[in-house]
Amino acid sequence: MTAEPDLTADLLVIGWGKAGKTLAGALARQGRRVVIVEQSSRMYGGTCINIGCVPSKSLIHRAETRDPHTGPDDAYREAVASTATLTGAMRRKNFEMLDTLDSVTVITGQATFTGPDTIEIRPAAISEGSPVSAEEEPPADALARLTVRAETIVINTGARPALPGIDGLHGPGRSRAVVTSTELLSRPGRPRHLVVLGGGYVGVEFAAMHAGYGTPVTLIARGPSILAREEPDAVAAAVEILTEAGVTIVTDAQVTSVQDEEPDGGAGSPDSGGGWANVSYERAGLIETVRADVVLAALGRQPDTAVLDLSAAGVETDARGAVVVDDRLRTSVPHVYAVGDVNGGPQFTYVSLDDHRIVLDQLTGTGARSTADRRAVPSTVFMTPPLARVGLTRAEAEAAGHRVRVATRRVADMATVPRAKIVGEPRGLMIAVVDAETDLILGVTMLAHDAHETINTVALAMRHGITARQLRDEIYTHPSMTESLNDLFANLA
Ligand SMILES: Cc1cc2nc3c(=O)[nH]c(=O)nc-3n(C[C@H](O)[C@H](O)[C@H](O)COP(=O)(O)OP(=O)(O)OC[C@H]3O[C@@H](n4cnc5c(N)ncnc54)[C@H](O)[C@@H]3O)c2cc1C
Ligand SMILES: NC(=O)c1ccc[n+]([C@@H]2O[C@H](COP(=O)([O-])OP(=O)(O)OC[C@H]3O[C@@H](n4cnc5c(N)ncnc54)[C@H](O)[C@@H]3O)[C@@H](O)[C@H]2O)c1
Repeated sequence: MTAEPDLTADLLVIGWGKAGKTLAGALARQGRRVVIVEQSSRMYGGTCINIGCVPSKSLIHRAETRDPHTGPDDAYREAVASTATLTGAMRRKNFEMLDTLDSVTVITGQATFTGPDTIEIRPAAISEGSPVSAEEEPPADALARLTVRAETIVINTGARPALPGIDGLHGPGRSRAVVTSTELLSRPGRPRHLVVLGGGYVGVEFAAMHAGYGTPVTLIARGPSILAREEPDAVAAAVEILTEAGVTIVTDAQVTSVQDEEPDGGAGSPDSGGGWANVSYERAGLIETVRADVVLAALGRQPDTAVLDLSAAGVETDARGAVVVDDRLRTSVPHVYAVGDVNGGPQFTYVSLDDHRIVLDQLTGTGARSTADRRAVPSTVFMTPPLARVGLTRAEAEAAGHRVRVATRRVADMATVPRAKIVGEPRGLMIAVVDAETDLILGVTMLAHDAHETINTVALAMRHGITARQLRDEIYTHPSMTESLNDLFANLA
């Protein structure tokens, strides 16, 4: 006979991600009994507001607008402090939004499945890459366990930084200079020389951010370019901008090791890290070394399923540890769903939010909504200026069999778009790829001031079948960056 659980619920959400918290609030407001479990009191609200989008964009914004009379160390320290105030307020608000609802029970602890509809919650164990901090390590006598049974379970545990098998990145031999984005965001000290491993979103954003505070940065990418999936011309322009800002970009380089210079710590730099390290990489058959006091591992994020013991519930995972889901986000166990980064889909907050719409529709609607409904989902790399894209690159469109018309425009040449000059950011370029037969927009890339906003107009047009000619001839406010669509779509060749 199975023991009675301590708590029962209609909905159990594991992890305070974007999808799960939104779903928890929506169902609780309909009177359903909801339990939400979050492993860390520092993570109410999830990755985005605590250790992801919000703090990183706050530090980038503060770098862009920093007072030139404030020294870089002070500017950085103040930016980290005001960012912590901002995220602290958001975390409290997130906690209250659920905790004040009568039918929600918030539990702080780490969830592990004990069966298909039951979990056990324990004080969180600290492990490499986990956002749980040492201050939260449970005292030995605090190992009380709580059990919960629920009709519907939603796994929303997110992802954690991947630390591949490079010497010095993890385990007992981990260099003291190595940090994840989570650790770097909370350190008040500005690095003296930052080495970034990885040329994806986190790598480029953190390189741009730290260069913005005057820190010399070296970014090491294993491929022939950074941001490998973006339009090559836009990447070339981005590389030029990053290089001018003080980022040295090394491509085609395989990092072989990160080793502390002084095994016992050395002098290091004030509160930025634990001493100097040598980062070695192989490039064109030669081993080269670069010295850094902080080494950011930005090598992707892997679904966080390790402690869930999904096998106890019969929930299947793939080779990357992602929970396998269908297009309604159902796992291999019918009443268990997986939403957000943990299901192996695109790792964006707005995709997690859309995951919530699909599950909500399963639980309270018609069940028709699915991931197949997603079209023209845009994305932005928040460098300065931002690089945003929606849809296909030219190469992808041609590979998919489209005959294309393409416009490539430098922002500086767009005489009818004075906004960029007004704000003093005339750098960048825009590329539009259009189907020559239908005039439908296949993709747009914008490296430009406010590109993260303007791209949403293009995405909306693509989703609703608005053609390139229509966007070209629309009325936009002046002076705005959206006006660039008049110019861009008038230059298709
Ligand atoms: C530095 C950085 C910058 C980013 N910037 C952007 C951006 O600008 N725009 C954007 O759209 N996306 C950005 N992202 C990605 C975005 O943050 C994620 O895609 C998004 O937060 C994923 O949310 P989620 O719903 O999967 O869950 P998360 O928000 O990751 O929440 C998962 C929660 O589960 C908890 N948890 C894990 N295991 C357990 C367990 N066993 N028991 C209980 N709780 C558990 C975790 O502590 C965490 O709070 C960024 C990511 C990073 C790292
Ligand atoms: N602005 C945003 O929307 C935003 C910002 C930050 C992060 N994110 C999300 O978070 C995710 C994770 O970001 P990320 O930058 O860590 O991952 P990423 O997948 O964007 O980039 C990882 C980089 O590391 C490289 N890499 C991976 N394994 C390697 C290895 N063994 N050796 C050398 N290089 C290796 C890859 O080639 C790639 O360049 C992103 O994919 C994105 O979805 C979004």
